[in-house]
This record gives sequence, C-alpha cells and structure tokens, in this order.
Amino acid sequence: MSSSLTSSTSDAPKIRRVALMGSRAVGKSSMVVRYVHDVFNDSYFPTIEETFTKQLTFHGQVYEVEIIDTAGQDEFSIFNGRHALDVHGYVLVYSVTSKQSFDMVTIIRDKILNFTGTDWAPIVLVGNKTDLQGQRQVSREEGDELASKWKCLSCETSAKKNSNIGRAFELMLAEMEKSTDAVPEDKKGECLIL
Ligand SMILES: Nc1nc2c(ncn2[C@@H]2O[C@H](COP(=O)(O)OP(=O)(O)OP(=O)(O)O)[C@@H](O)[C@H]2O)c(=O)[nH]1
Repeated sequence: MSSSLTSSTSDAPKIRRVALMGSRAVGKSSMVVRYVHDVFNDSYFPTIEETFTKQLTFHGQVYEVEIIDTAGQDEFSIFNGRHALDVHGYVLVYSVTSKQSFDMVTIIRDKILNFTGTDWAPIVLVGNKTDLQGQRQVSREEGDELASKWKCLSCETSAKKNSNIGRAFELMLAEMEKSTDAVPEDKKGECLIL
C-alpha cells in the first residue's frame, strides 16, 4: 500500500461505490478479498454477489469504499441496471491467461455505456493472474492499448502474489475523483457521473 493511502486526516469519509465486473473465474473475488482481508484462497467458489467495505485515506481524504463483487458475466448476461445507477465507478477485470476474458471486458463496457447513454464511464481495466506468466494469452501492451482507447487507467495484478492489488483500487479512486471534479460542487457525492 502506498504512503498516500496511509496518512491520516480528520475529514468525514466520502462514500464511493465500485462494481467489480468481468468473466467468470478471472479473480474478482480473490482481488477484493486480498485487498480487504489480505488473504488468498486457491479454491474457486463462484460468486452470486457480495459487498465489501474498506476505509482508506487517499490524497488526504478519508474514503469509505464499498466494493460490489458481482457474479461473473458472459455475453448473454443481462446488465444489472442497479450497477449503473448506484455506483461511482467500475473495475473491469480480465485474466491475462484468457483472451476470452479480455474480449469480454469490451462487451461489458459496451453494456455499461448503452445502459447509461454516455460515451465514457469511470473504469479501471485490470489484467489479473500475472503470476501465471507461462500461460499468458494477453500481453501487457494489448491491455495498455485498450485502456488508452477507452481513455481509462489500467494495471496488471496478481491476487495470489499480492502484486498491485492496492494500486488497482487507488487508480479507481483517482478515476472517480477525476470524474466527480467535473461535477458542480453541490452535486458532488451524488451518483450523477454515470
Ligand atoms: N494463479 C492465480 N490464481 C488466481 C488469481 N486470482 C484468482 N485466482 C484463482 O482463480 C480462481 C477464480 O478466482 P475467483 O476470485 O473466484 O474468480 P471470480 O472472478 O470472482 O469468479 P466468479 O465468482 O465466477 O465471477 C480461483 O481458483 C482463484 O484461486 C491470481 O492472481 N493468480
């Protein structure tokens, strides 16, 4: 965790809600469990939906971040509108070992934008499972290229090795604050950005 996340402040916490979305078994639950409880489990238990909360300090502001760990999606999943109306941003996760899961994040983003009627949303693109280097199907460059096309931030992580997990959520806060900065002062804190 970076020092910017650990310094203290007396400000009241800002609530920020984040939805973690992506194909099945890319490691969404493992990322959030690593982030909130700092543990990793090799077993796979498919998620229905679960919400985690973590308090942290970022750029001198205390945040209470609610992370919605959604069920894995496929091209036939119906986009849950509640995730568009009720969240400030999205972490779209693929596995660097699965080209199919990389293709799926584009489908999910399209569904988000279709639902919200916007051409941009606060998204952080995350390629997980970097510890499985020998099984890579998606290069770092392909991830960077997609993120730059989407004008969003991105990183690669390993929930197993606890690599870059804190950074992924830190980038999410940065992305959300960038978009709330564009919202008039009296509207800040409301979920108007989507
Ligand atoms: N090697 C490795 N395995 C991982 C990593 N992250 C998750 N896994 C494994 O991948 C499998 C799926 O992980 P989950 O966290 O359940 O994946 P999920 O995306 O939440 O899956 P759904 O609930 O189906 O959407 C589990 O066996 C995890 O142990 C990682 O960074 N490296």
